[in-house]
Amino acid sequence: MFGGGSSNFTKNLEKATSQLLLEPDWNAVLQIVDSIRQEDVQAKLALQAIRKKIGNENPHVSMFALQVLEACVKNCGSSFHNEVATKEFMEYLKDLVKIRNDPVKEKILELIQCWSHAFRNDPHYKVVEDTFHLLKMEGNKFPALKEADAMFDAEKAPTWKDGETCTRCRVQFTLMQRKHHCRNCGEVFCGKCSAKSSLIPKLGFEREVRVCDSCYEKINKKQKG
Ligand SMILES: O=P(O)(O)O[C@@H]1[C@H](O)[C@H](OP(=O)(O)O)[C@@H](O)[C@H](O)[C@H]1O
Ligand SMILES: [Zn+2]
Ligand SMILES: [Zn+2]
Repeated sequence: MFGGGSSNFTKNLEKATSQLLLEPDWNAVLQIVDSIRQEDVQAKLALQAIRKKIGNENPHVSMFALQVLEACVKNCGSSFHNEVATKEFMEYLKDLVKIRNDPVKEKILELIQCWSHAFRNDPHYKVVEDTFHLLKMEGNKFPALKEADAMFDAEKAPTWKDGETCTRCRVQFTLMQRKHHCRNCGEVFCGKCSAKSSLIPKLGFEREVRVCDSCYEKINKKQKG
């Protein structure tokens, strides 16, 4: 099902959704996000594989898969949003809410509420908001919207830009001068201009990720201020 580079994706998805995990394997989750961003694997195929894991009857596997889904929606940009915000996938989640118990049911409701908020300005993804209202009308109880989720806004989910020179210092990328991406703005930088890392609450990772110097200032100044 998967070609070369994206067998990495499969390996990391197995790791990130292993029933032996006691807590999320954030490294594997980050690798999954990167492989979708770098288009090592198509968003469509990636979602199909994640969906299979969500459907696993072991609630641990299903929960870890939902956390992978959450990280991908928050970090993989519109190519992934286009696969999630479809009638077909929303129907699938709606049906799961009917047949699964907590915590899987609760997590799905939390995600649909979060995405309905995040996609509120984008008519493209109206099916998500419609699903949220339908589930509400069916009497489902939604958890309070988490502050980090409220900060997540689909338009700002950083879609990685590409380029042959550093966005900040304009140095040309070569074999020795590697290209890197800032997880917060999605711009491309040299190692020197993206040497810092930071937590980015809105992106849902519970570990520091590479950010460019100006995003580092923005994120940490805000938190200091
Ligand atoms: O090192 P390479 O084989 O060139 O691959 C680069 C790394 O994977 C970078 O990850 P990083 O941003 O976490 O460094 C990524 O941002 C670039 O797009 C890739 O080209
Ligand atoms: Zn630079
Ligand atoms: Zn940045």
